[in-house]
Amino acid sequence: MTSESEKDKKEEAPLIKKDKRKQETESKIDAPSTKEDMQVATTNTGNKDAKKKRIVVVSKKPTEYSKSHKNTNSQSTTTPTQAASSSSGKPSSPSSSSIQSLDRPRVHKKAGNLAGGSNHTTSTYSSPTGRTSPSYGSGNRTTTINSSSSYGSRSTTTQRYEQTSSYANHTNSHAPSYRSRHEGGSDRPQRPHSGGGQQYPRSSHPQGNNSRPPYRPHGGHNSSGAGAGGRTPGQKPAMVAETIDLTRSAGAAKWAASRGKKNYQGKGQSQSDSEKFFQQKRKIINTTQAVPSTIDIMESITVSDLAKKMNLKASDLITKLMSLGVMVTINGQIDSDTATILAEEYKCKVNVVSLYDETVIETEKDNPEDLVTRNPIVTIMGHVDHGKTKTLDAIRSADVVSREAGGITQHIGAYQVTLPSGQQITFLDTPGHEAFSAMRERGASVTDIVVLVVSGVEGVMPQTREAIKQAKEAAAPIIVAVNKMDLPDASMERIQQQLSEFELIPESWGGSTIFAPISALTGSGINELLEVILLQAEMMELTTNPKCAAEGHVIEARIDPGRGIAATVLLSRGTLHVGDPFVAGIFYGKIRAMYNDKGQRIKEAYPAQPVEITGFSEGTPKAGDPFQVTKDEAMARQVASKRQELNKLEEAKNVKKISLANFMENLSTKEQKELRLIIKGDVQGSVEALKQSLEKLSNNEIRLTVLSATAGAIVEQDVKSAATSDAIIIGFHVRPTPKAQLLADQEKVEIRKYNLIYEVIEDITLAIEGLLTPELREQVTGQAEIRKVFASSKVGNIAGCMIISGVITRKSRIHVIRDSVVMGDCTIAGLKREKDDVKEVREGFECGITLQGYSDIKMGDILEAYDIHEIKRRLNSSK
Ligand SMILES: Nc1nc2c(ncn2[C@@H]2O[C@H](COP(=O)(O)OP(=O)(O)OP(=O)(O)O)[C@@H](O)[C@H]2O)c(=O)[nH]1
Repeated sequence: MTSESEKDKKEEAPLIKKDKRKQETESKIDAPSTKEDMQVATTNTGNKDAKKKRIVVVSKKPTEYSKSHKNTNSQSTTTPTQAASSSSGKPSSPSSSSIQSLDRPRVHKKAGNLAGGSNHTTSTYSSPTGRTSPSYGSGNRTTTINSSSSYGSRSTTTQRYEQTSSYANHTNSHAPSYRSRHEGGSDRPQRPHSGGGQQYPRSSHPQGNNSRPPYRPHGGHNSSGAGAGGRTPGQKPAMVAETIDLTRSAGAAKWAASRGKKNYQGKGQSQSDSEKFFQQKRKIINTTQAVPSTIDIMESITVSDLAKKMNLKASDLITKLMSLGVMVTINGQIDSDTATILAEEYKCKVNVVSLYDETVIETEKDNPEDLVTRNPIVTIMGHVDHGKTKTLDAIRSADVVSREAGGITQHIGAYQVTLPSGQQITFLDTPGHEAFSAMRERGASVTDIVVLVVSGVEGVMPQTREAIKQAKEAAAPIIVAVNKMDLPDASMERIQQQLSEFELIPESWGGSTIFAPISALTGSGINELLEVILLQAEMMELTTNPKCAAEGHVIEARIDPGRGIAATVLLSRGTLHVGDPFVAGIFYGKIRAMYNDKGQRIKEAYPAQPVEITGFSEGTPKAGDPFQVTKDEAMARQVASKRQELNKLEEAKNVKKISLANFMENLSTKEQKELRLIIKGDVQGSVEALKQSLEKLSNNEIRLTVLSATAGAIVEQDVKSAATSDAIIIGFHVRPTPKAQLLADQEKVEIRKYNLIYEVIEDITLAIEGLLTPELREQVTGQAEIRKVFASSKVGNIAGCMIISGVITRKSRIHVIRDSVVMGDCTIAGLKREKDDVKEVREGFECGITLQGYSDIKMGDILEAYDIHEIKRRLNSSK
């Protein structure tokens, strides 16, 4: 203990002796932070004050969350030695707190995922299969822009310590043990002990030598240097220590009062000492609400909540944010990155805590001996009308099992085809890009192989290119099915030529892409197509572990009138049983019943076997949501509730980062109009597709916001949401419940019902066009030539005109044209024929015209009459 005290003493002594100026300088220098957390590059311009610091945040991967979280804590427990070394010129991570120190207001680049996350890769949900899904993208990380960290806290603490010591010598107040724990340096001035305890002699000098031994009820470690950042979980932050200071000062005042001024001064204290004491006390009171050195926040926080956490005024934070180029109101949300930078200005470190960990279900590792070959999963893509649906139909009729079962095929979003050889292929039954990208958006790379259907007549079209791009992004191999080969104009070679530009080189040309000529109409080439799919799958060596807990993805979800919520699930591994508890996206349940793609009830489902499940306890999951079986139902419930919580946070976040630049831009341009929609449909897949199609209608002037897009009937809650957010409800293949309709009538909420997707798009397009500001066009109605100008003292110059074309009316606007140049633009003040006021004068007649507020007219000028017409704008011309 003694040696430890001495060590502490040695370490702390130089710090305490530093003069205030030096301390201030030091307080800007932080202890080195964990390297992985951040890198700080310092550019020394030569001028100490002009030292600029560049802070580069290096994000953590999700899996590193727990580790990094721990690191943050341990990092804060920088020992005084480390802290001192950083100040003594050793390479450190100086992180300035001053605004000037920031080269640019923000240092994070956004990854642009659903989570609205930053470049932290952790803001994507990483499913246990290793695929990422942004659904619960709250992020899983600790952002450590090393702000005040240990050293900054330390010097602040030291400063406070000295202030305290000067009055502590005059007081007989109680010495709180908490403070002792935090400031237990051997240089510490003497301090009265708690009532009845040992009374230390008072020293006349604030920092005078005193023989009092260090007060360390909890062992020798001096944690003052670590500040709050060094506290272990559960310990009170530095802010609390400051509060204790106040207690001490109150105690000091009491003590002074009880002793009386005379008595107080009687110990050789001067009046100025007394003033000094009260000044000290004031200072301490001022620091009572000190900014804590560490705060914990979630992914986003309102300015007012952040201000509360930091013991600051929200208005101060708003001002500071403005100086950083972020415009936000008191109740506005800022994300954790912005909060981190902001807090750094006050030497406060931000720990981003996340619910994320609690939303992850650990998965079992595969034993290599458990791995077995699995069926390939295939998606059909291609341009409109190139025959995707027809191809799927032709494939389905090639299924021997369906044929045996009398051709009954349940529509469940995916189906399995069994070939005469007994081999099976799973097809996703939602051809096209929307389903594919909806799943990809949630990180579900469900497809092993993409079959690209290209019409042998039409060739490569825009959606062909889009499909190639999407397949490549998903790293799925492409098999080209050249369709409509029954038509005379179809040419395989032309298609191969066109596709070779996209690096899809046929095998016959030395490439690796399989081209299969088919006719979905006649069925020719379909069996061969299936064979090459199997060949491709064989090359891919697709394996799975059927022995572990089941996991996979939701392909489609819907409300079944008889069975409630039903979801089609495609397992990637494990075996699913009736009665298994599960989590699908943000919802949980217990498998009540399972059906295969033929509509037959089954008790078990295997990887790559599409299966429809029921037994959801609450909401409907979305296409692409991860599906996982859990240990028990309680765990499923808990994970689902955490995910919902996280989801709500994400939704509530709605972080609007308005930079000064775009704020000004918004001021100078017309405000963007917004059309809000709530979409309800029978099947989640079509609802998603509709959402995506509608959102694409947004343009610079009008934003189309889909507030929610879910499967199920239109219920009262939908109407309430629409009423509060001023939205229109779109019902696609679904109708409102009687109660919902009643409420909609009361609340004047519009519910539009549709059965065809193009009708929805057409209607919404028209609605958007109605919101577009009409274009104003001038239309010339007539021209008059000025033959003579009459000066009138009453009305100014009168133009004696001949109407040379069209008609001029009293309400016409006039361009005054001289030598083909428009000299003026005005209205008509008077129009006369002879001496009579008239409403209009037609071609070939003379008239007198006086112009409103305009008299610069000459003989030979042309007065061009025109009207302004509002032209309704079409959506495609408004982009
Ligand atoms: N002659 C001929 N016509 C075909 C063939 N395959 C499809 N068609 C026709 O092409 C048209 C479009 O076929 P679909 O299967 O609906 O095309 P799709 O790509 O699914 O179209 P979308 O669903 O609108 O994207 C239909 O009239 C089909 O009958 C084919 O092999 N030969």
